[in-house]
Amino acid sequence: MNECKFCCTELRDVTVCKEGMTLLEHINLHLHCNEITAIVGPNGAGKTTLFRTLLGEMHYTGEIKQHIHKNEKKTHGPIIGYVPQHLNFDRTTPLTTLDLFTACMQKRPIWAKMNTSFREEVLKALKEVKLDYAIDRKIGLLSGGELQRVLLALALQPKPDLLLLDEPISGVDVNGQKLFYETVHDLKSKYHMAIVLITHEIEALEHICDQAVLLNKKVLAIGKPEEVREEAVNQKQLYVGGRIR
Ligand SMILES: Nc1ncnc2c1ncn2[C@@H]1O[C@H](COP(=O)(O)OP(=O)(O)OP(=O)(O)O)[C@@H](O)[C@H]1O
Repeated sequence: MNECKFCCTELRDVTVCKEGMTLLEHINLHLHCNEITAIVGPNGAGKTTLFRTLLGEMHYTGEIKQHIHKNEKKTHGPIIGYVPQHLNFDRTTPLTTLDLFTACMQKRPIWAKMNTSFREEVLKALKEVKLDYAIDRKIGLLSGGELQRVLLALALQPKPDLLLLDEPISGVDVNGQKLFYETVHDLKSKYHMAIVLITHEIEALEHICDQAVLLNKKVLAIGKPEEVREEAVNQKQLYVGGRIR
């Protein structure tokens, strides 16, 4: 595979096997900086496995190359941000959004007195996802969409080179989905990061995605989102409205 100028992460012939089963087979993929890539495919296609592989949680053969561009003087490897499908927690917890940031970002107990600059830092992070009003709200009282935006704000600390979103707004109402993806779209242009999202709703996201990948253990199609959707429908590989179309 050729080197590519704006490639952030490159998978070369990546294969993942677990318990005698092949979960991913010969994956070749470029994830570009300043682009949003949608991963689509039926249930059990290996989409989450692909993310877990990128996160270093799965053993694989082949190569995953993280490119650092010449003008970036980095002394560390690429930073990966991750937003899961949902967060499982006790909804009656008294924890606030600020407490959650404190627990995740500060190396001290959340009951210890924090300095005011940390609160300012969290406010800034929440502003980026249009959620600064929720800094002192209990996380159990946040709506599904708000909670996902809190997780997005956390995934941006520190700013990642690669941002992975695993069906981050499934079960969120239409307005919440719109707001989430508008924010993601803004982040792409602002920070030049490579964003990869898993979705079963490619039709609704085509306008913000630069490329789409149809996955079912192998890469079955790759290209413009509308072309990949068409291919997915032809190959009966895509769920539309809860059924294969
Ligand atoms: N650690 C593991 N050990 C064994 N099998 C696994 C493991 N992780 C995933 N699998 C299997 O790999 C296949 C792909 O799973 P994966 O969760 O990646 O699919 P997916 O495309 O994300 O599915 P969905 O759309 O339903 O979320 C499934 O058959 C799953 O049971």
